[in-house]
Amino acid sequence: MSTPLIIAAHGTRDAAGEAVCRRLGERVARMLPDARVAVGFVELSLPTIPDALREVVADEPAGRAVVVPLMLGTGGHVRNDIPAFIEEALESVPEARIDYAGHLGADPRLTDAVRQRLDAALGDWEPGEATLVFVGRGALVAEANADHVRLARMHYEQGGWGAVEPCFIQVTDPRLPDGLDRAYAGGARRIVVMGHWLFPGRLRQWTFEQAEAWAAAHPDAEVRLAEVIGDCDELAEVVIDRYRETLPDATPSGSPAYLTGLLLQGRSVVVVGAGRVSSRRVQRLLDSGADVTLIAPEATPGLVRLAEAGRLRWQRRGYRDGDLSGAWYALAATDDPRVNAAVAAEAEREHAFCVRADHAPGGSAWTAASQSAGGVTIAVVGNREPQRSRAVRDAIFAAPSVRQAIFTALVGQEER
Ligand SMILES: C[C@@]1(CC(=O)O)C2=NC(=C\c3[nH]c(c(CCC(=O)O)c3CC(=O)O)Cc3[nH]c(c(CC(=O)O)c3CCC(=O)O)/C=C3\N/C(=C\2)[C@@H](CCC(=O)O)[C@]3(C)CC(=O)O)/[C@H]1CCC(=O)O
Ligand SMILES: NC(=O)c1ccc[n+]([C@@H]2O[C@H](COP(=O)([O-])OP(=O)(O)OC[C@H]3O[C@@H](n4cnc5c(N)ncnc54)[C@H](O)[C@@H]3O)[C@@H](O)[C@H]2O)c1
Repeated sequence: MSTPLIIAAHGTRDAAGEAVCRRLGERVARMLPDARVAVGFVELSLPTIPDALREVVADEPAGRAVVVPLMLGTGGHVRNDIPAFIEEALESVPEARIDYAGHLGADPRLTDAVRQRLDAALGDWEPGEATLVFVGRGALVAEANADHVRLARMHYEQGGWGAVEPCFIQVTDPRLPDGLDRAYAGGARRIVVMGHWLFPGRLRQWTFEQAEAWAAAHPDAEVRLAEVIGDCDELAEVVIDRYRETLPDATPSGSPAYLTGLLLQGRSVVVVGAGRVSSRRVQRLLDSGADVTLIAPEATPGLVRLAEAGRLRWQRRGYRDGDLSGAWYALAATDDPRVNAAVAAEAEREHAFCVRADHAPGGSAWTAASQSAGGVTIAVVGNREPQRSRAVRDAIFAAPSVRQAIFTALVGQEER
């Protein structure tokens, strides 16, 4: 069994909202069959987070658990309340190890889920002829509010909306009626209101009520309401990612990588993604004689040139399962975490080592900061601190004693 996962949810007075939240917990549990999964609540619903923690930790011989805050932003619950609940649980189980994961954040999967809800609300409207009034919770933490405004901007640019007005339901300005007034003053007559909430509850209810009241007072404008994110695979996947990132055993921090020199001459290496990271790494793979297949719909000019010169094979398309067949080594370096995860999963099945560029613990190999000279390759691997590894490599290389060791040995060989 793996480390138990406690999902720290907000809690609600709304029975339907609580049920949706519990269904999400069940979905995560189905997707993580090896781990015990429980939901604990900050307030309004039961069990409390300390109770949920005490219960699972008591049953666990190793006394471990990971707490994932089921929260979109970094308000007071994430910063203060949930850590305090963990401390409270630890008072009765002081020998336990309870790790606290990051909040959900602006993960592309959640942005996708939001976009699906927005598309459903738009119906027969084109986004370009509509204004999105995007409602956040509002918090006392400026950063959390700023994150909401940033996300609104992302939806504006990626969704092709006529305009987007970020606003808040509580705590801070502009409030939802202000957001609607601003949209109206800007000429909007087709308005989609979305409350950026995870589950149904009072926030959703207030959003709907305020939007409907505003619409009744503005008969020349039409307002459509988008649903909350709710219980869906995208949300469950992000929860599981936060859990895995935090698992004490999943990060190799405790045990160093086993550094080896791969002899790749003539061996198949599959590189998925052809952006900045792949460009940096492919030349080195070619230098080592690897037989490189590049899979990506778009490639940097440098990689296009290598393909045109016949130095590598470029499959100009998205990754498909099966692409790693026969590969000895793979690089997952697209800008889509789902694709990188799928490449890493196929590599795992194929027993090929794979570097995952966006989330290193999700792969089985890491790229060293390396440099070759005089037939010696110096390679440094740290614990996800590439700049430090690069600096260590450069310092080693610059050291006169190192140069002397490399070149004296070389001269010695030439004389023999
Ligand atoms: C050494 C080097 C070799 C090479 O790449 O050739 C290398 N990364 C380099 C540069 C670099 N990496 C990053 C930036 C942007 C940083 C910024 O802007 O602040 C830059 C700078 C740039 O791009 O200029 C970001 C980054 N890196 C990783 C993650 C994901 C994660 O940690 O989960 C993210 C966040 C991605 C995101 O934000 O999503 C992960 C890894 N990077 C590694 C190697 C592996 C072992 C690291 C170690 O030893 O500790 C490891 C663990 C796995 C792997 O990918 O192999 C090369 C410098 C060598 C040289 O200069 O010669
Ligand atoms: N490990 C590192 O050293 C490091 C350094 C910087 C960034 N990163 C991370 O690595 C990832 C890639 O960064 P980048 O700067 O190279 O990105 P990029 O945007 O320059 O390139 C992304 C590439 O992925 C391709 N792609 C997108 N969807 C694909 C699919 N379905 N199948 C195949 N290819 C697909 C695109 O066509 C493009 O070639 C990012 O997630 C970034 O956060 C890692």
